[in-house]
Amino acid sequence: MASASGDVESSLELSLTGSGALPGALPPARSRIFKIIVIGDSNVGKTCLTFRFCAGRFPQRTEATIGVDFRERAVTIDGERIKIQLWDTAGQERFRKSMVQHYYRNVHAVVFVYDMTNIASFHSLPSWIEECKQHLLANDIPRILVGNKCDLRSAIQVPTDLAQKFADTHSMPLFETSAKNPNDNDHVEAIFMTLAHKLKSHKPLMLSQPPDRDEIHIKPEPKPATSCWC
Ligand SMILES: Nc1nc2c(ncn2[C@@H]2O[C@H](COP(=O)(O)OP(=O)(O)OP(=O)(O)O)[C@@H](O)[C@H]2O)c(=O)[nH]1
Ligand SMILES: [Mg+2]
Repeated sequence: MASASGDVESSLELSLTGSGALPGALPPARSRIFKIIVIGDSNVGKTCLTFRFCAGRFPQRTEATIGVDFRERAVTIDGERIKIQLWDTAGQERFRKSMVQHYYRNVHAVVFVYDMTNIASFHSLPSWIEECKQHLLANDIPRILVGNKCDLRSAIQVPTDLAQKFADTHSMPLFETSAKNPNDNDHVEAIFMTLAHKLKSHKPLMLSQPPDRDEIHIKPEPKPATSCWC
């Protein structure tokens, strides 16, 4: 995997307003926002993965996501300040119905997640890919496949070669990782940073787009406890 680097500046920012700015000072430059949606069956660990990347740790406990939560982290890549905005979507059909069109609007990249200890979540991947198709996602939008929970070694049901074949068929890179123990295999950090690097190099002129803040509930996240190389 290509190495990913970027300086962590801050985790979630709720507002773009410049409160506290000196009178007469120039307004801060707007940073580009990369909207990345994270999709997959319920319980595969989407909330934990996005929390790990944005808050720098594994959440103590999670509940099924209802609708969507979004988390942001500002990073600097090659001197440019970029906001990585992760849309942590609901895996349960009943909790996503009314939100699906928001997920796909102006999306820049998609992360498909399955649970390595649950073969059913792997078998659901074609239906998630189909949902993307139905929402007319452009072919050149980067997509990656993440097998989560690789820390549960004795319970693995999805062999790497099977997942790799699937990833190759759909022209996606595969990462096996753990939101809980990021020292296992690929770091969660590196996965999202690699995607951000890719977006930055592919979308040099992309404008920042504010999320649907009037429609989406924003949850604040705590700052990472440590500077984060998970
Ligand atoms: N061992 C282990 N458990 C994990 C990992 N990631 C998530 N979990 C656990 O898996 C369960 C589900 O995690 P969530 O992140 O809430 O799953 P989700 O995909 O967001 O589920 P929905 O919101 O219902 O779509 C929780 O009990 C987590 O603690 C991991 O990497 N390793
Ligand atoms: Mg969730």
